[in-house]
Amino acid sequence: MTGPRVLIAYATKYGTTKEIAEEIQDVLAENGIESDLTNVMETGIIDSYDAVILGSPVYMGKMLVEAREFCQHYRPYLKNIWLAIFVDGISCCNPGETNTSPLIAAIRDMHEYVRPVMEMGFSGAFSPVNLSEADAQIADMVHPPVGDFRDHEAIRIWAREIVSAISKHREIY
Ligand SMILES: Cc1cc2nc3c(=O)[nH]c(=O)nc-3n(C[C@H](O)[C@H](O)[C@H](O)COP(=O)(O)O)c2cc1C
Repeated sequence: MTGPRVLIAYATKYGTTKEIAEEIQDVLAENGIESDLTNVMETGIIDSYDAVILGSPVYMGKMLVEAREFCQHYRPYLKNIWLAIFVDGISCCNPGETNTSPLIAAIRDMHEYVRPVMEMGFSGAFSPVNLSEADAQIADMVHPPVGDFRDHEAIRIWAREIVSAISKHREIY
């Protein structure tokens, strides 16, 4: 019996989300589930996969455009594949602010196209260094909290929940 074929597809501007995706891949591997990791812009045919984990940062309240296009473009396949989506951002990282609902709302915007079995919002990271000009202008206006707010234990816990969910999803074997 072979294991499930799992794709982890991420969108990213500055690498934070890619690193979260890599952490999830590591936990899957530690639990015997191998996966392919790719940027959504380099994704080819996905109908050979049993499960897809999609990750995107949230910018201006939305998932990155290439992640949204991934959902739209692959909608016919994603309807039939076990799907989990995570997003990351810093709206939950101001002092005293832990509410991830605005992050999850960015996933819900995609429900017209896809209905993930699992959804998660993680705290992300923000640095004013090396921003694109457009992002720097926005950051100047909103003064986002600066730092790496990622909760690696939370990421690993969610990844283990994925392992458990995929393992229970017997049809994909
Ligand atoms: C211009 C700009 C807009 C952002 N908008 C949001 C937002 O609406 N909500 C949020 O939670 N985080 C927002 N962020 C923070 C990013 O989502 C966060 O830094 C994320 O972890 C970056 O991931 P990446 O490095 O993979 O692109 C914004 C950051 C920038 C620079």
